[in-house]
Parts: sequence; structure tokens; C-alpha cells
Amino acid sequence: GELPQVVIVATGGTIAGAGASAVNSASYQAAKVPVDKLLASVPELNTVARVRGEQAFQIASESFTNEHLLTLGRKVAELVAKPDVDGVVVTHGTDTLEETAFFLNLTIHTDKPIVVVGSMRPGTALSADGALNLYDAVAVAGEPTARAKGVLVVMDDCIWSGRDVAKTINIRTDAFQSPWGPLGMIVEGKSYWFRAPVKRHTSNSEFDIANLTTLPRVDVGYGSGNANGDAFKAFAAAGAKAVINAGTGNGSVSKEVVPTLQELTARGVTVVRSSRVTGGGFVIRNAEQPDDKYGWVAAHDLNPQKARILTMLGLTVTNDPAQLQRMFWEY
Ligand SMILES: NC(=O)C[C@H](N)C(=O)O
Repeated sequence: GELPQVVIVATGGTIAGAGASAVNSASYQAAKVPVDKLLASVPELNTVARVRGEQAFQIASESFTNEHLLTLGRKVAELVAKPDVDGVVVTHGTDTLEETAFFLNLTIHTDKPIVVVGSMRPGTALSADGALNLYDAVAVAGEPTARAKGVLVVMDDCIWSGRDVAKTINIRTDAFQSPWGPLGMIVEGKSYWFRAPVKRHTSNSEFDIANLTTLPRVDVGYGSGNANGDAFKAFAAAGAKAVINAGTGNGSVSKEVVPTLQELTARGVTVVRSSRVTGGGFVIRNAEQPDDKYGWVAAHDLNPQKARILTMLGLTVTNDPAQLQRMFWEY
């Protein structure tokens, strides 16, 4: 039959990176190779889809801002609205890829596949992983079976939900993991599915960025031994509308920090309890801290950086902690 039409929106990252020599797998410059060159370097893409590229940005993903998220979101929404586009691939640095994937998962109202992809090694390196990752991502984006599953992340032969996948190691090609496992595998251009997300996403999301020019400021404070509330106070003083506590363990909060967070709540700053546990924090309401009494929100299984994304979007709708908590259960 006819090949699906897939648009590749390039944002930079290591998948567009270049090093001085083939042994440079870790020392290189991200965001160097333009999208047309990237596409031309993998001619096999043309066997799974009719592809064209658009250069949205050329940046390393650690420098992604809220403005980048909004601009990218609008670009992707515009593309999926076109009848001649069957799917979209976003190439992205891996450092904040999980945040952008979750953001798109919550804001693009479509059933068409949107796949976010990156690489751990630049294209100039021995055993570069970008070419196969890109081929896999394009194949998945052109797949009818990938529709209505939310925004996907393809890395290292695995298909993940953009909701809960996260970068868990920065020096191996199997960098991305989710506590709940991959949704499927992509092998030789064919998708093999095992499960589908049950959380609200894309077509079924209540969030709308069409008329937004900014997102509310939300900052993340990190929990550790000997913690204090100074960073949270500074965030609030600088204008944060919400703070995420990247808490220890179950989202626990040091008794040194609790009074600061209570004070912020009293001043109208939303407090969200997440967990710094990398393999999968799981924060339960009113466990560790009395959230009902304090008016706090539990981030459930969303890591602090993903909790920031949902909190920003939630605050565009409401700052009622009960409504925000509902969102953390539903998305
Ligand atoms: N592997 C990568 O893509 C890392 C790079 N610093 C980035 O996120 O843009």
C-alpha cells in the first residue's frame, strides 16, 4: 500500500550531535547536524514512510524553556491537524526528553502517533544509536496501531509511554526506563505491542495551550539529609506559583522544611510532594505528611520534573489543591 506520511520536527540534542573522532561517545557537541542532513544520513527511512523534516530549534535539551515547550506544542498541533500528515516524530536531546514527551502527551489533542526520540551517542561515534532510533521512531509514527496510545518515546528498540518513561542512566544506550515497563518493542520496522496506557492523554486531555503565551513558574527543590527551606523561600520570592518537593523516599519532608512549605501554602503557593527516588517514586496522599490538613498535593508516581509539567498545566486551569490532586490521579 501507500507509505504513511511522517514529519520529523528536529529540536537538537545528541541525535544531532557531532564529535571530533569516532571514539568520542561522551565528549562531543550536541545540536550540530541540521534536520535535512539527519534525514539524508538514514536513507532507510524512505522504506517505511514518506518523510520530510522541519527544524524547530537546534539546542541541547538541558536548555529547553517553557517557551520552547509552547512553541513546539503549537507546531506539533498544527502538523497533526493536517490531513496529509499521518504521524509526527520529534527529535530531542535526552536530558529533558521525558518532560517534553509528557508535555505533548498532555496538550496535543489528536489520536495520530507522536513519537519523541533521541540518542545517547552522536552520529559520528562508533556504534552510534541515533540512526536506528530514528528509523524505529519513524516506523512507529507511521503505524496505525500506534494511534490513540498517547505520546510515545522510542529508544533502544523499546516503545515507551511518554507519561512515565525517564532517563535513568546517562552513559548507556538503554538510558530510558519506566517503573511500569515498555508498551512494546520495535524490531526491523515492525511494532509489537504488549500494553497501552490507561491514564488520560492527548484527545482526552483537558489542557489547552492554544491561547497561552506563558506557563506559570514552577520550581523544584531537592530533598536530602540536612535539608532546609531556603531554596523554597527563594523560589517563592522570585515568583514561583508552585514548588515541587523532590522529597526523599515516599515523598517525605524534613521537619526543617515542613514549616517553610506550610508558610508557602498560606501565601497561595501550591506545594506538590514528589520523590527523588530514581527507579520509581510512589507518593501516596496523607502518607508521610498530612496533605489534607496542609492543603498539599501528592505527585503519585510522577517524578519531580514530570510533576513540574503537570503542575504548570494544572495551574492554567485552577489552583484548588483538590482539583490539582484529581489531575495527579487522572493523568
Ligand atoms: N544524549 C543527549 O541528547 C544529551 C544532551 N545533553 C541533550 O539533552 O541535548
